[in-house]
Amino acid sequence: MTGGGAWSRVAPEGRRFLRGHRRALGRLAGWSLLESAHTFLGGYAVARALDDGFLAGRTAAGLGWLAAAGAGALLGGFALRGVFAGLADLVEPLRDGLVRRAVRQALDRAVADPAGAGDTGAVSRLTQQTEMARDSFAGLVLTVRSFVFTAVGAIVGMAALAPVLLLVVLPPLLLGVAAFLATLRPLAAVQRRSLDTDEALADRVGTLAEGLRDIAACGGQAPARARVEPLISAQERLARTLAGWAALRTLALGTAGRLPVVALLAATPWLLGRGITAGTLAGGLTYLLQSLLPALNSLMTALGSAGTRLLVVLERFSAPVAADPAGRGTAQPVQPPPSRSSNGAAAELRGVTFAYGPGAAPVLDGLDLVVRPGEHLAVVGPSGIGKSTLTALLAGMLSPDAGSVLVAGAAARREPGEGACAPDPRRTLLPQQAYVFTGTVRENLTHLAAAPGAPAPGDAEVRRAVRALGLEDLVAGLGGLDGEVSPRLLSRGESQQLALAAAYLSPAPLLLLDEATCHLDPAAEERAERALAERGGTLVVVAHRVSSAARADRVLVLDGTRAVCGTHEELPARSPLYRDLVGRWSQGESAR
Ligand SMILES: Nc1ncnc2c1ncn2[C@@H]1O[C@H](COP(=O)(O)OP(=O)(O)OP(=O)(O)O)[C@@H](O)[C@H]1O
Repeated sequence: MTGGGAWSRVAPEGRRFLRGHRRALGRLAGWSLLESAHTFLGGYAVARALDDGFLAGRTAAGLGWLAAAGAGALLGGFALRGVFAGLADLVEPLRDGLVRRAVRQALDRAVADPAGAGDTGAVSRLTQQTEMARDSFAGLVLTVRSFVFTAVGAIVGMAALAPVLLLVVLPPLLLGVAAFLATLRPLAAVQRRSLDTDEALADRVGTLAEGLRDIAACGGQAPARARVEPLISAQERLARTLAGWAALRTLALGTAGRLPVVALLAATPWLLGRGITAGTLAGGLTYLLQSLLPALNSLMTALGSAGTRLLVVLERFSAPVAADPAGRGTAQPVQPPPSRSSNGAAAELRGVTFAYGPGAAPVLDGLDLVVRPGEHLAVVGPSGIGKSTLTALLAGMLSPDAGSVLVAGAAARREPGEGACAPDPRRTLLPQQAYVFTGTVRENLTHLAAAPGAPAPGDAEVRRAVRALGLEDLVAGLGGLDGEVSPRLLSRGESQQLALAAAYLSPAPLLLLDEATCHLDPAAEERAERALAERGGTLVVVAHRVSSAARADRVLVLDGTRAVCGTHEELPARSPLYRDLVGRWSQGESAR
């Protein structure tokens, strides 16, 4: 999402809010007009005090004009008191509205995803973010209003003294302001991404912290680190970009704030030659130094900090309910390398029995299976039969109670002391919930390729993966390989497609897909599976459609604790369950 996108989402609601509070705005404008009068008097009185008073030898008249300027300052103070009183009528309704919105969003999310972890951002929106919005909005109203009415007073004053002053002062002033305004949107976009990353990081660290004991006990430090490191580097990169834009903004501020004064001083001989008096020059300088430039400085500071912050926070309140608010999906990072010799099979289960707990019935019982190198194996079976358990055993996340699980000839699960923390390039597991993170498209596609010793895939290779999976439009829509990915703005299918492309680029010879294509339509699923099968290496797919099983070289049917393995063609004769599945699928196909 760009700053422009955020602006177009927030602007209509902002206009509606301001239209609904016309009276409060009118009151503020009324008080602010007094500030214009104060500004006007400031420069004008100085000019008159010099020209008609002190320089003309009429000291009393000069003092009189200065007293008028002093009275103007009192008027300004009085006006400010009224402004603050009126400000609350505008700011408090905004805060109340945001609190109502935050509660509604949290309820919507809870209804949309009752099984999910809830809306983890709601507390932040209800407390910190509403207060941020209120303070930023109040600061912004104060400074924008002050700048507008001060500028009116100063410009009218200069025009009244000598219009030629405007010719000298306005061009550098407008140039600086325009340069400053041009930095606002990109700055807002970066700040938004930074906030996104910050929230995702907090969420991810929070999730990991809950399981710290288990992570340490299972030797899962490396995968845990791999889940947070991309976010930390993304945050680092965003901080650098933010600093770059801030430097540009400072340059613009310098141009708008200092150049008009320099221009006026440099043009003094020319102005004096055109009959401009010393008093008029002093008046012009007073407008610049005492009114316009301080107001401009406050405006730019407020727009650059409070303005972009306000835009970012408001955009969060107007965001639709995200399917996966925190991008909580996980891909298991690759595990440590094999240390024993291979027996030729890509993966093998020998008499594997596994139960979740000592008293529980086994999910797998004496299962034998050999997955050949380069084979495409589909695993099917009813819900809860043990398909994910099988992939978790192959991924080394679980240990069998009896028998052994081998990947590339070595135990799938390495024990502590076997380099538990080192990455294992043998396999990559893609679960149903796709892992995408705030970062560039390139980072999302290549993070599984970061195994030690494996060269990072170049852009040509990444583009080949994008083409192989048919993701050209998705990647183009995200802004190309350098485009930023916001997990919450992706559909589940799009997240899965990015995760599949990452798996495609992973150097692991064994890919385990546990319903990793379930949010894709059949055509996209077919394209992804074919691409992954043709990528080389071995592919084990937990299939949720028979069409997916039909594409595989062999199909493993899990049925109770029995398992039958064969080709799609021969299985109906051997497995009643598979016959049923194929029968129902064929009926569905012919009904189309
Ligand atoms: N962490 C766990 N603790 C206890 N039981 C579990 C755990 N994970 C899975 N089970 C149980 O083990 C059995 C097999 O689960 P598994 O997730 O492997 O099935 P599945 O075939 O992948 O199901 P689905 O198709 O619905 O994803 C189920 O009865 C499930 O309830």
